[in-house]
Amino acid sequence: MSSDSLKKRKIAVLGSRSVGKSSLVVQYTDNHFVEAYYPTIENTFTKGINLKGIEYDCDIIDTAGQDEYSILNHKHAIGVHGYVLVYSVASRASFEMVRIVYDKIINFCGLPAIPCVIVGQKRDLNRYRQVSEKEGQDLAASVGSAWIETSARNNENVAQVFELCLNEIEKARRGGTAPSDNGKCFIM
Ligand SMILES: Nc1nc2c(ncn2[C@@H]2O[C@H](COP(=O)(O)OP(=O)(O)OP(=O)(O)O)[C@@H](O)[C@H]2O)c(=O)[nH]1
Repeated sequence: MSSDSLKKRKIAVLGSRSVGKSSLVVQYTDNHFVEAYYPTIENTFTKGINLKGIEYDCDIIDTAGQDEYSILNHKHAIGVHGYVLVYSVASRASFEMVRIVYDKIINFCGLPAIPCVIVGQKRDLNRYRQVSEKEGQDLAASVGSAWIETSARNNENVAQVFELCLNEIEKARRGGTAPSDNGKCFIM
């Protein structure tokens, strides 16, 4: 494998409908917030991310919202190095969906864990909060992932999401438990 391909990383953003996945990605890649709601089918964005002095060329896949009946699209697992799993702090149902989606990925990949950051989005809606910070942290601790709360509207902690995800990916690669670059996920 060339050193260039070693620095290419693919990140998939998953979660319930309308939790702000697209807003998070668009705020990060294009630096603006979209007030209107346009349901996503699928979009891929490219962005260079610098982590500890190393520049990574990242594809960020913004996916359609999932529900408990959605079947994990193989395109969102094969060749994907890390996951951003998003819920809205103002929606308990979307928080519960994170665990469901996480388990679907684990089952698909056949790995004990995946590089992942769990994101509590829309933290500006604090007065409508249905999920506490502690619940978010506890879920992340239970699956060994990173966790952060964000507001795409206020551009709060948005870049950190993707840096944390890249950090989780690199940690897994060093530990030899990362999903493979292509083909089905496996333990390296
Ligand atoms: N208050 C607030 N609203 C937000 C935030 N992020 C997104 N929204 C709003 O939430 C709605 C849905 O946002 P999207 O980014 O389209 O959500 P999505 O998860 O990509 O939706 P799907 O494509 O259906 O999966 C839009 O009206 C956004 O303006 C946020 O941080 N705070």
